[in-house]
Amino acid sequence: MDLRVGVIGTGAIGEDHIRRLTHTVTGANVVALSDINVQNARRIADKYGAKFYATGEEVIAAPEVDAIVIASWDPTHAHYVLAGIKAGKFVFCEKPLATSANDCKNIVEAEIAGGKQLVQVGFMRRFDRGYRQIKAAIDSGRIGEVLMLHCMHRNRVPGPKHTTEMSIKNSVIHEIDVLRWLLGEDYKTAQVLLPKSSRLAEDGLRDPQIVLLETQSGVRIDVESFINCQYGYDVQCEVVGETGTVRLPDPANMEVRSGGAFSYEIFPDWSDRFIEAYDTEFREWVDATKRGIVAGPSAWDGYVACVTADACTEARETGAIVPIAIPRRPAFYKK
Ligand SMILES: NC(=O)C1=CN([C@@H]2O[C@H](COP(=O)(O)OP(=O)(O)OC[C@H]3O[C@@H](n4cnc5c(N)ncnc54)[C@H](O)[C@@H]3O)[C@@H](O)[C@H]2O)C=CC1
Ligand SMILES: O=C1[C@H](O)[C@H](O)[C@@H](O)[C@H](O)[C@H]1O
Repeated sequence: MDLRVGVIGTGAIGEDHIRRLTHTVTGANVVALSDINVQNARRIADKYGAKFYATGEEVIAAPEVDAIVIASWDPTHAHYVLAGIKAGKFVFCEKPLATSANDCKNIVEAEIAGGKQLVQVGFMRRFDRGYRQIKAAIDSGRIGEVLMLHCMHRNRVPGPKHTTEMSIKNSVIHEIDVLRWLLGEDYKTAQVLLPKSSRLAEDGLRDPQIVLLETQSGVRIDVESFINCQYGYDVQCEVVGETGTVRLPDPANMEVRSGGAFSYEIFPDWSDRFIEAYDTEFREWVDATKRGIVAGPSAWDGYVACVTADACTEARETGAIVPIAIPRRPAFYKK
């Protein structure tokens, strides 16, 4: 029996997920969708043979829907996740889980009260082949104890209405999650440095930013966030250990030799750069959901990421090195 999925938010990634659930991933199909952009949602409903509903709440309540994908704007996530939990349906929520640690905490408490894990968060870098290779190298001891990580997260241009705060809560939240997954430990402190801002930044936008994190065992991490780099979508990660280093491979892409020059194409955005990771993420989500379990990043992971992002925001605003108070993981969320 195919997993019958309802999608809330049919914008850029919402339609991309509908496409992959329809044409790439087996064992699922999109039966319902909703978006406040009604015209576009109806177009997509017709294109993929799904039923259009006027509200996300109706998608969640629809008897023909087994599981929900939330791909609407960040501030709407908590409301729909809580409604999905209340309806007893599995929920895939695009990152971030919510825009405040308190809303994430409410989701964790609701899931625990319901007695069953239902929520997975869209931290898709855990499903990327390159990051999984890095994790295998670390876990095997191939580079010794990890000492430092140097990361870059560059967007070619910012999304609409991008703010200084979103550079961390919406963008660097990927590194916050994937690095704690790579290292198997949480963070201890956060510091944020503000270099000279690009003259191309929107008025008032601080871009780039440098996030400095320290883990509980003393590993030091620097993450450059540059959301308006102009040249391409460029994500880098180097892990430095006692006896060696491991680096995220650049994705395979076209090499061009022309006019006496050689160039290597850089993807313009996340959709192509991580296409394989998204496909793996949804293949594994559909498989786990049909088995009645959450196997990917949990609501607890979403909560910890948001607590850490909040500390980074405080660090940027105060200039201080901010301690990160991560609560003890409830037994409900096994590692
Ligand atoms: N995992 C990843 O790498 C990525 C994750 N995302 C996340 O996916 C979400 C959507 O991002 P994009 O597709 O880039 O944005 P988008 O703006 O293209 O699409 C968002 C859609 O949500 C709709 N929407 C807003 N409020 C709504 C509501 N209350 N009910 C139903 N629909 C509503 C909008 O009309 C819009 O069509 C964001 O949370 C973003 O953080 C986005 C890009 C990559
Ligand atoms: O989730 C995403 C994308 O994956 C990009 O990496 C971010 O920079 C973007 O801001 C965010 O929406």
